[in-house]
Amino acid sequence: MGSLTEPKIPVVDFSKEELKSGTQAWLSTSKQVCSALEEYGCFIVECNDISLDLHNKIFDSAKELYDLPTEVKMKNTSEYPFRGHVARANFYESLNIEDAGHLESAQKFTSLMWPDGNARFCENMHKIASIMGRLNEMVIRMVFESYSVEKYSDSHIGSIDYLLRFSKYKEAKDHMALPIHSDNSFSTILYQNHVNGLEVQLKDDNKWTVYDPPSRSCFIYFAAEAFKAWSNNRIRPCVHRVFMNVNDERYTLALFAFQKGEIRVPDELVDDEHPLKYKPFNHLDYLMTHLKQIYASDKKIDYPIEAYCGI
Ligand SMILES: O=C(O)CCC(=O)C(=O)O
Ligand SMILES: [Fe+2]
Repeated sequence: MGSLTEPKIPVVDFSKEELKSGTQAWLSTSKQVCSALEEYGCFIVECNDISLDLHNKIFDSAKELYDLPTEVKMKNTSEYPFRGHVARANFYESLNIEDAGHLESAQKFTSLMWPDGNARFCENMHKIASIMGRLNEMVIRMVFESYSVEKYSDSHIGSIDYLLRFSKYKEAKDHMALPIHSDNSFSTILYQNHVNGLEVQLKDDNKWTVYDPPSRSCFIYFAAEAFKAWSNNRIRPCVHRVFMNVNDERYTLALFAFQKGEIRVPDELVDDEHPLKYKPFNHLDYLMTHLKQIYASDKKIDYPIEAYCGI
């Protein structure tokens, strides 16, 4: 007989003071992280890095950004489709900041939006991006160590190209605001205001679980398509969507991690039980091919990594 309880998004506690590489806390947290990503493709990160005051400041800054005139927001452009400034059917808008790991990118974006300066915005944005980047890098180290391939952690982390996306979902009850997809990044970490809407698929059963963060100091971590390929299918990419259920404005910040250059399955992750499933691939080429397809078809489509470099 199957279980009557529905699966829940695992919650992993990153707030322990002794969470340092090599400690018992680190090892047990790594185990939880790895099994959550293998089984569900996502988990909730509970940390104590965000006070209520910082939470409010971040989303006040996000609102201030979206309240700028459209012609100002449109100055944020990109060579990639669906980056820069994106507005869809008057209910979804996003602003994307490339190379978001560096303070200079926050400064450049801020002076593009506010030529007279906005130090508060720049500081808040850089603070949250740094917290999210640090968490992502801890997760990468934990997973690489769990698979005994920690010798690749430093070069992997050194080649991450971060994209920070501010999204705004207008009040639109009972509305599919972002269609079903898994991300084309390696991993994504997301922070939201008080309005829920993100739903994840924890199993291949078409059931949806709402992401309802237990506190303001929580993030959700998604494994994405490139993580699945790197792990030779051990890690499950998280399928998700945004369905708006309330008449309130939803703001989110997502930090997408891409790899500059080539991704290849570590030799250590190939054996009789796990024959090689992916050719080495260039992550940014995969991304560009995917985005061009979406652009051409004018709707969000899935482009699983198998279609690009599967064996
Ligand atoms: O804003 C959200 O909750 C999800 C955003 C998302 O899935 C994306 O931008 O790929
Ligand atoms: Fe997504």
